Amino acid sequence: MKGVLQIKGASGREKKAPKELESVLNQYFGYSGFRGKQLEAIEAVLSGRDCFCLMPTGGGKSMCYQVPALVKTGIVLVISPLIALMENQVASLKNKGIPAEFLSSTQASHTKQRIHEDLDTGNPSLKLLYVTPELVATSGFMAKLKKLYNRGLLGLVAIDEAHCISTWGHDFRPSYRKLSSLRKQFPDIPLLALTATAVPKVQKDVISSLCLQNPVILRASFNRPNIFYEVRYKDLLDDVYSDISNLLKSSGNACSIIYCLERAACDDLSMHLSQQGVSSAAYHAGLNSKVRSSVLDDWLSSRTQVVVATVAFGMGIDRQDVRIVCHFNLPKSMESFYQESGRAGRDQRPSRSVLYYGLDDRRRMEFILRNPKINKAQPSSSSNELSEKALADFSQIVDYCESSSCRRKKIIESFGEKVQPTLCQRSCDACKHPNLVSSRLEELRRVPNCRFNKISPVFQSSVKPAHLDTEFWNREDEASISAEDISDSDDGNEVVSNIAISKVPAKAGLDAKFKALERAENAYYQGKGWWPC
Ligand SMILES: Nc1ncnc2c1ncn2[C@@H]1O[C@H](COP(=O)(O)OP(=O)(O)OP(=O)(O)O)[C@@H](O)[C@H]1O
Repeated sequence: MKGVLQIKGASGREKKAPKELESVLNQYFGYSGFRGKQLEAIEAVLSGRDCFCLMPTGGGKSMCYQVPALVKTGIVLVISPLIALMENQVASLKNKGIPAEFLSSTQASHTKQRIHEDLDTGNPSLKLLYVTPELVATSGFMAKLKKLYNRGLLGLVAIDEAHCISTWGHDFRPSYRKLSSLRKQFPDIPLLALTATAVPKVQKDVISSLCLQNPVILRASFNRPNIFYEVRYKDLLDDVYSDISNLLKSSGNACSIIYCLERAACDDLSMHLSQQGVSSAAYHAGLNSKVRSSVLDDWLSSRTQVVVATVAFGMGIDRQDVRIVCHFNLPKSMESFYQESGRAGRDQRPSRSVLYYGLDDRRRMEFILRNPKINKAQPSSSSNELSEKALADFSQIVDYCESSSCRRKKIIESFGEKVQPTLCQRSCDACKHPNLVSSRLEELRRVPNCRFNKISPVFQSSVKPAHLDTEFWNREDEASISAEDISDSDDGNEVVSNIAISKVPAKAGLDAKFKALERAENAYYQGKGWWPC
């Protein structure tokens, strides 16, 4: 084990020159220089300041607390939402000779005891301790932290995936709320909040919920220059399954993830890919944990090339060399799309994001989002507000697909970041093949969407609902459709679907509600003769 560099000084206020920090980075991690905002974040916490650090997926957030742990007096406490994530980081730190541990319910009691004994000594050997927010919320563990703090042995508290504290975030975790007491309990210990979530509202929420004091706010660019962005149009493809399997085969067995909206779609697509000779497996919450962990193991160790997954396959997936992330269905927002596609190329090497856009997928997602009953309830706003917000978020991703302008620019601008004209360098389909993308969009406009060819007599009558027009996806036309127009035309279906959903017991979960909705919706539209085609 390498000796850990111990630099004595008043807890929370240690200033290190960049050169010394660089030598720690090099000695322990083998990197020649800091990336993005890493150095600024490290210097902020070493000078005792609170810090909010926003870096994209794969940006290197963990270095912002791992390097301070090696130069700072005392222990760095890392709060992380996933045990798998903690296990991975601790294993990799131990490999580098850095004393790190995690505490969780999954550990053997003798291991926990050994860690607690170390914490109780006057001079613990640990430099990093990873815990869950649930553990921090217990009075027993808080008392232990207090003791460390009172002995001047708590150097920094890092809150990883800090967006989980926000009800506006996509991964809200109630136990994160309890972290708001940290600032009061440890008034002079720097808090470092780290996230890859780009939505400004979530950022503000994180800073105020954690009561960060005059924090240094660092935002790295959201541009992922090594990812090539592309949209393919399902309605223009003869066979979407063949298209996707050809894409995967031509990538030469590259490690890939395909996201689907529903479990059944994961099973179905994975089966098709396997039939077409692509090594793939489905992963979703409907599989038991044994199956899930063996799918994950096979994929992590390259025995399986492709995982076809719902968003259950997300945070904490620690594979750097994912070369392709496909979306087989439309994600629900630009934020989700960015997080999911961002799992490609965490090693900074060239990678691809391919989104399969389908007109039916769009209509279906809009229906789901319009229906507040199947959306996650959030305490601070009404269902209607939520539904409107969800639809507004969704319209950004629709716009991404339906536009012939630079995809990269669309993503980055959606997070409020200014974009340089030279940013893309032909690394999205719209910039690389502008004529092709424009002509595909033209073609798509002419697609007589199969549902509309089978419009029931009700809709063939005098007033055809505007959103059922074949030109419905023209943005200007659509902007003129009021919410009332849309809900009036779908009244019957909404009533039927609401009844179906209300019959599903609350504890059955979202998936059961989706299934009930799907059955009701299918029956309703089949009765009208125009769904599914
Ligand atoms: N300064 C650096 N130079 C080179 N590689 C680095 C540097 N900092 C971090 N890395 C590497 O970049 C990869 C991503 O780092 P890390 O896991 O910390 O990212 P992250 O921001 O936490 O990503 P995610 O949000 O996906 O968890 C890791 O392999 C890490 O070792």
